[in-house]
Amino acid sequence: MRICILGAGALGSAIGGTLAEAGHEVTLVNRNRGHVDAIRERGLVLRGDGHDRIVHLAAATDTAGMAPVDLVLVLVKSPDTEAAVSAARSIVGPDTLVISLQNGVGQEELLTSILGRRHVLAGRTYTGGVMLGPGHVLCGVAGKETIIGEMDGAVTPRAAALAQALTEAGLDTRVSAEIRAVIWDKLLVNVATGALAAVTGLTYGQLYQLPEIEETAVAAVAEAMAVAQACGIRLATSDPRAPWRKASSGLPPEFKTSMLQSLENGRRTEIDFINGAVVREGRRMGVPTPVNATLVALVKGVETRTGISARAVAA
Ligand SMILES: NC(=O)C1=CN([C@@H]2O[C@H](COP(=O)(O)OP(=O)(O)OC[C@H]3O[C@@H](n4cnc5c(N)ncnc54)[C@H](OP(=O)(O)O)[C@@H]3O)[C@@H](O)[C@H]2O)C=CC1
Ligand SMILES: CC(C)(CO)C(=O)C(=O)O
Repeated sequence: MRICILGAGALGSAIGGTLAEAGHEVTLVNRNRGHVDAIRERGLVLRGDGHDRIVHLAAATDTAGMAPVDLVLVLVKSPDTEAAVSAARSIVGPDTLVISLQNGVGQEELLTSILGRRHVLAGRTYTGGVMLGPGHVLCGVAGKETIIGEMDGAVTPRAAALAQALTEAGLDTRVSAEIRAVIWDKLLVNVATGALAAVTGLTYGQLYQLPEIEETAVAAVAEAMAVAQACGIRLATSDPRAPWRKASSGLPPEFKTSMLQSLENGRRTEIDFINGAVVREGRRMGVPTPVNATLVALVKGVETRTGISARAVAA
């Protein structure tokens, strides 16, 4: 398959590198020239199980001049989705599939509004990646699940064929007929650890040592579950501690959540798409969400203190 990873940072590079290793024709697109140049010069260095390995694949700072591909995986951070996808329209041919594996809610609706419904599948992933330096990522792909599905719940041949091809290439993927529930199941995992890791600056190894953090995480997840229930979403679990446990399972102790990585890199977080989405939906359904509202306030406070919000407004 010809695959473009749109926004190949921490996770996109890990997934793109894995698919390229299996023989797919992958292009990593990332606006950061340093990352792209390093990959072009030395290859992409993937760290897994404590060892580095090199994968040679194409990299570019944008999609200009690229021919249409079979698959686009959207992996920019959520605030960048609209601009990135709008600029990449030329690589979406008549049969191109576009899937967001981003966290949070609302991505598929945005992709559909830009590209039209027939190109868009939904997806979420439990794989992980950490940017270690230009051209160098920690790869948490092996053994972690990715789930895709049609927005209307139909199990189509195109979704089944794609899941099989991705699984054969090392990205363990299955099709779900209940993709809305899949999106919320993943949202619960991010509600559990994203904001708490971001405001404390703790790696998973450190975060999971503190009972106070665990209780706050479980309270935030319980609120999100009540909101999901009010929206008629059938979640995979009714135990609010399960998403907390799932968030870190299979990832190394030095792993940092993508929200913490955003703050460390001076980038806006996805708080409005994660805990913020819980607060918005809770308000709409009349379900109180004080813990999530507090986490939103804390992350926005850090964004303001570090000047991230001001830079985003100016941009
Ligand atoms: N990291 C992880 O382990 C996981 C992440 N996710 C989700 O995956 C998504 C990506 O996360 P992550 O990989 O951590 O994020 P990163 O910030 O590491 O990667 C995104 C990259 O896209 C680049 N980018 C932004 N806009 C454009 C554009 N228009 N054209 C080209 N490149 C662009 C960014 O550049 P710049 O640096 O300049 O902003 C950045 O380098 C998020 O939605 C996240 O929630 C899901 C599961 C796990
Ligand atoms: C890796 C994982 C699943 C949990 O932290 C994640 O989605 C993130 O960090 O954003």
